Amino acid sequence: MTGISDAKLEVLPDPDALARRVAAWLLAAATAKQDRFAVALSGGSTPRRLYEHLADTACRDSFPWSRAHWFWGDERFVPADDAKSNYRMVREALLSRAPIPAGNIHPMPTTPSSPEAAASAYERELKSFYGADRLDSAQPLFDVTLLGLGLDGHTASLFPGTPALGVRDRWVAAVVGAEPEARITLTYPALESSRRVAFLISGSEKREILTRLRRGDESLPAARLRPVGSLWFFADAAAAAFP
Ligand SMILES: O=C(O)[C@H](O)[C@@H](O)[C@H](O)[C@H](O)COP(=O)(O)O
Repeated sequence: MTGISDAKLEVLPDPDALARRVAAWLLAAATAKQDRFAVALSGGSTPRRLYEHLADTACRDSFPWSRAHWFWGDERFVPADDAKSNYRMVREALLSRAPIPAGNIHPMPTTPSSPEAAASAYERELKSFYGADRLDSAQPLFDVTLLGLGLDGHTASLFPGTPALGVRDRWVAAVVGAEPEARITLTYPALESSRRVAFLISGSEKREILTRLRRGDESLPAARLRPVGSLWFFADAAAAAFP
C-alpha cells in the first residue's frame, strides 16, 4: 500500500504540458501490458485536455484501443447528455474521437431507477469484468486510476463527512445529499485496487489544498487513499507553487 509520503510528484509548466505528460505516461503503461488494460477515468474539468490529447495526437495512432477498457471513477446521477454528466464530457473529449469499442466502456449510459440501483449495477459490471467478487491486492482491478482533487479535498465523489468514506464492503456507493445532484462513486477499496493512481491537479486555486494533501492531512478524503500500486501527483506549476 502506498501512502502520500511515498507519492511521486511531477510538476509541469502548464495544463497542456500536464496533459501531454500524462498521455505519454498512460501510453507507456498501456503498451507495456500485453492484455486488457483497465483505466478508471476522473470527471471534472482538469482531465478534459488529457482525454482530448489521447484522441488527437500521436497517442491515437499507437494506443492499444482494442484491449483498453474505460471505467468511471464516479458519475453524477443525471442524464447522459446533461452538461454535468462525466460521461458526456468523456464522450465529447475521447469516446467519440478514438476507435474505442462500445464494449470497452463500463458502463454505457443507462436509466437506472435510483442512485442505489445505478451503484449496484455498476458494481456487478465491475465484478464481472474482474472475474471475482473479492479484490486481490496481487491482481488489481485497474491498471490506472485517474483522479482529481476538489477544493475541499474530495476525490471521485468521496466528499468530507459522507458515509461513502466508510464503505469498505462495496466497490461502488451512492452519494446522496453531498452535492446538488446525487452521485455514484468508486469506494476506497475499488479506487485503491490499482497498479497506478494518478492525481491530475491544475490551477492556482488548488495550491493550498495540494499542499495540505502532500502533507498527509487526513481530514481530506484524497489523503486517505492507500493504493496497492504506485501513487502519482501530476500538477502544473500554478498548483504546485508553494505559498
Ligand atoms: O465528478 C467529478 O467532479 C470528479 O470526479 C471530481 O472528483 C473532480 O475530479 C474534482 O472535483 C476536481 O474537479 P476539477 O478537475 O474540475 O477541478
